[in-house]
Amino acid sequence: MSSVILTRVLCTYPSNLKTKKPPFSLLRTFATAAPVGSMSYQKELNAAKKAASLAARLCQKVQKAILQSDVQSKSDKSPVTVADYGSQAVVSFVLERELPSESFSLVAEEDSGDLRNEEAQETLQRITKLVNDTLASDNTYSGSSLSAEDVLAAIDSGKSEGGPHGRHWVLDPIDGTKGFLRGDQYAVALALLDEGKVVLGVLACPNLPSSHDKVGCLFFSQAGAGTEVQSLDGSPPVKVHVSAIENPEEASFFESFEAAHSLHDLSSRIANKLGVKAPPVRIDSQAKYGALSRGDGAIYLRFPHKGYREKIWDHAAGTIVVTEAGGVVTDAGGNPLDFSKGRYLDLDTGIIVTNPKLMPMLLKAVRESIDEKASSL
Ligand SMILES: Nc1ncnc2c1ncn2[C@@H]1O[C@H](COP(=O)(O)O)[C@@H](O)[C@H]1OP(=O)(O)O
Ligand SMILES: [Mg+2]
Ligand SMILES: [Mg+2]
Ligand SMILES: [Mg+2]
Repeated sequence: MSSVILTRVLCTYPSNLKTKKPPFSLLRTFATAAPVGSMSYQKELNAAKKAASLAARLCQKVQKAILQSDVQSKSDKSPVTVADYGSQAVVSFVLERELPSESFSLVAEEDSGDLRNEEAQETLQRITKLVNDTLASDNTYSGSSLSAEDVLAAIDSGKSEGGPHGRHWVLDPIDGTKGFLRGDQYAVALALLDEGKVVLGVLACPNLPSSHDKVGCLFFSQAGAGTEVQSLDGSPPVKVHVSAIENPEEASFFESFEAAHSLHDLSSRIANKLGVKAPPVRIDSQAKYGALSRGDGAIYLRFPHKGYREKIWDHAAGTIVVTEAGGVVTDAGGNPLDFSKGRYLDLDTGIIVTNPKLMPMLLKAVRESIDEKASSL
């Protein structure tokens, strides 16, 4: 990582959280045991970890050397980069290669539409090179070389609609593209749905400080087996747990860095009502779920502007990472998130995340604050 980016990362990840005694010291080391009394997805989890780690490697390379021509604008005005496409192609390739005997369905954010235009051919060549260089950096795939057409096809295997039946992978190849472009936080977020439920999740957060003064975390969870984190360069995993704070005055809360993504005035109203003393910690992407799963903060509040529809890939991996670490994720009405409805989440305004002790107080404060805001308009 360039020193410029590293400095910015450490600046934007609050020093009180960075230097706080890491929760790692409290935690027991990794056990590979399958979840008791439930199905094991160990093979799928291993494939997902490998896919997300390799995709993160591609993203890190691009973030160090992002070019003007690497960034395009999507029809909803959000940015997309060569790394978003490259990451999606790598994950799709690795999952299919590692799990050849399973039927493959992938619900992912990007599609190849814009890359098939005449003027995008140079960009497509750059993505193809990035994908091949990344695969070549892993011994298992050193013989694989994808053509531009293979890359387009790998991206487009993410067009599945998901739903309540069967197995579907859910991918955000870069969550927090705006953070990625700023040199800040972002995540590669990958989850597996089985019969409409999230059964495993992996969050690669290349700019999130990990233990032992390293940067880059890989969080992973399997239903019933807890959440673990290891550094992206492969240090041994440790179990994590959400904050046990019961007094909201001692809690700190996460929200989006981008004011366009979440109503900061509503979160501050809620925080005031709860008596939260610390200022909000604003970071991009599902890295917030990862940080919360290891107790860096106690609450995550997300209230998109009216009309915004939440997508399943923005919350599937983060949700299991937090719930398996002992946390609770609901919409503003207190309902669990339902990932079985296709590409979108169908929910009551907002998403809130905390530990089970704080949740009743938080829900009450959320309800009151929403009502107050509505009556003041
Ligand atoms: N107008 C918007 N409102 C809310 N979220 C958005 C909006 N536009 C994009 N997003 C998505 O919200 C998430 C970022 O949230 P955060 O603010 O917590 O980083 C990303 O998944 C981002 O997509 P993307 O995956 O393209 O970055
Ligand atoms: Mg996007
Ligand atoms: Mg996203
Ligand atoms: Mg994205």
